[in-house]
Amino acid sequence: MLPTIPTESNSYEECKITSDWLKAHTDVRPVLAIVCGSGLGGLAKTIKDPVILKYQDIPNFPQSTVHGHAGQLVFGTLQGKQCVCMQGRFHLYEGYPVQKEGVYVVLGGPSFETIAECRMLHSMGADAVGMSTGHEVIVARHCGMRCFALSLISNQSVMDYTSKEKANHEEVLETGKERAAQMEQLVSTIVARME
Ligand SMILES: O=P(O)(O)O[C@@H]1C[C@H](O)[C@@H](CO)O1
Ligand SMILES: Nc1nc2[nH]cnc2c(=O)[nH]1
Repeated sequence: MLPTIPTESNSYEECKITSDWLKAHTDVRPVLAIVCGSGLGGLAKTIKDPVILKYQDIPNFPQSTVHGHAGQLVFGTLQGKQCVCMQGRFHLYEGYPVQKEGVYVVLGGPSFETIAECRMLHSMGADAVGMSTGHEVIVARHCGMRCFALSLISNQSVMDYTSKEKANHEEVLETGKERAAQMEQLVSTIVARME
């Protein structure tokens, strides 16, 4: 039987379960990750003190369906560096989505979009809409600064004329409060890892 292929990217919670499981199954903390293509999985055999984890045993992990792809992660040391090799990759042609990219549209604010505006933006390919980060990045880039921006998706755009929902600042603040600890953790981890 063919494995189930996810059509959507995993949520943060699902990825965390995967990551916790992996950390509990190996002490290796890779500084390098190598994806081995068809017939190139041999590199993983040169890894010292390998810890081999099969994709099928890893929670929320996709499955390799291509002949010649072993379908396992090999953690260990390569040339003295802690690394992980993917023996088997995931392809668009197997039905796996490419990394989900979204289009962030920035508007002037301070009002939220009308239903008509949300529909128009959606039909133009927008996935998220904001009124701050885009402007900030434009100014920062103009000043020559390198930028990395994170935007928390805090509320759903209302697209339905029969809906009683309305985007509002209270909901934005509420979501911000709910996710504050994760955002703080994420930002401080990024800062700690910056060269
Ligand atoms: O952090 P920002 O200011 O982008 O958060 C959003 C944009 C508006 O200021 C406000 C709308 O509720 O929240
Ligand atoms: N433009 C816009 N900015 C936001 N910031 C947070 N939520 C929203 C929203 O729904 N629209």
